Amino acid sequence: MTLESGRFDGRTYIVTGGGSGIGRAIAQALADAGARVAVAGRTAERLDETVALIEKAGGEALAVPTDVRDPEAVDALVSAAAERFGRLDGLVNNAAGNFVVPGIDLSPGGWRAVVDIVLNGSYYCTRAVARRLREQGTGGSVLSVIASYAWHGHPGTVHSAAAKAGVLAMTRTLAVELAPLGIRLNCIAPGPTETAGAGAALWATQEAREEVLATVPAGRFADPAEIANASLFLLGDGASYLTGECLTVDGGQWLGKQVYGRTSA
Ligand SMILES: CCCCC/C=C/C(=O)SCCNC(=O)CCNC(=O)[C@H](O)C(C)(C)COP(=O)(O)OP(=O)(O)OC[C@H]1O[C@@H](n2cnc3c(N)ncnc32)[C@H](O)[C@@H]1OP(=O)(O)O
Ligand SMILES: NC(=O)C1=CN([C@@H]2O[C@H](COP(=O)(O)OP(=O)(O)OC[C@H]3O[C@@H](n4cnc5c(N)ncnc54)[C@H](OP(=O)(O)O)[C@@H]3O)[C@@H](O)[C@H]2O)C=CC1
Repeated sequence: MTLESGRFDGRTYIVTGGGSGIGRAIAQALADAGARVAVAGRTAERLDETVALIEKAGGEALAVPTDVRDPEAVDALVSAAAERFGRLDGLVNNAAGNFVVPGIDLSPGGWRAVVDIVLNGSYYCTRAVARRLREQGTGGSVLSVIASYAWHGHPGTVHSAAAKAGVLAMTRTLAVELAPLGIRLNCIAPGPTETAGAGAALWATQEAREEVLATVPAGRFADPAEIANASLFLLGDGASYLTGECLTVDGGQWLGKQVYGRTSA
């Protein structure tokens, strides 16, 4: 199952939140396509597991424990990846935090935690990687994992919706600024995807899972590999003239609001 993503032989990508879920699936897919991958996140053991999976499959990977909220740690991550693999070709901003709480009850600390990880972390990583690419004089590509509530909003996740909207605006802005350097930036907006992190944060009970499923016209959760497959298309040469865009991969969820009750087949 591949889109027109091409091979990634000899290229190097950083994947934040690469120790679990969608980030791990993207890291594995990149490695399967020939890339070297540096995975970053706060929990070293999870990153080590991703590296072990990639190496077992014959790929090359590096674990760099990093909190993306710390700009100095992010600079060190970029240096570590470039030093180990000799060059950089891109970045996947995938790290995130989330929990459901009415905005009126959210504490300043809760707002800051999510906005710092999702928006500030994505900016620090993008800035550090773009500087490295400019230094190399090579161009490259950045993919940020957002969610469709970046544009339609979503009650219960005001911190995440606002932060993802910020990442979309960052992507569109920097796509224009960095195009002359050959750096492309795009977003992907997955629909509900079967991962332990999202399950715990957003649909922890069977009832909540069923409520979510009822909103998806395709009638199922995405597999992380389906998000990874579309991510490789956006990162790779098949998308060489595509920048500042967002690809929604959600089984029709956000378009599927039905005013007259269920009218689907
Ligand atoms: C179509 C479907 C769309 C879905 C789109 C998006 C999905 C996802 O993003 S799934 C990703 C889910 N994965 C995770 O959330 C994993 C990482 N998460 C975390 O690490 C934590 O949940 C974190 C975001 C809270 C950050 O951890 P940490 O920095 O350790 O933060 P603290 O535990 O110290 O808490 C900081 C701050 O946040 C308040 N808080 C934490 N949890 C909740 C909660 N469930 N409800 C309300 N408030 C919460 C906590 O109280 C702290 O605030 P202060 O007390 O004001 O300091
Ligand atoms: N699953 C879904 O239904 C959807 C997911 N998404 C997006 O997909 C992406 C992946 O989510 P998913 O795989 O489901 O969830 P996970 O919880 O598995 O992934 C989140 C990752 O982010 C890492 N992370 C969290 N905070 C930090 C931090 N401060 N610094 C570095 N890394 C951090 C976590 O690792 P650690 O805790 O070890 O740091 C974890 O590996 C996220 O951007 C999410 O918003 C979007 C739409 C739907």
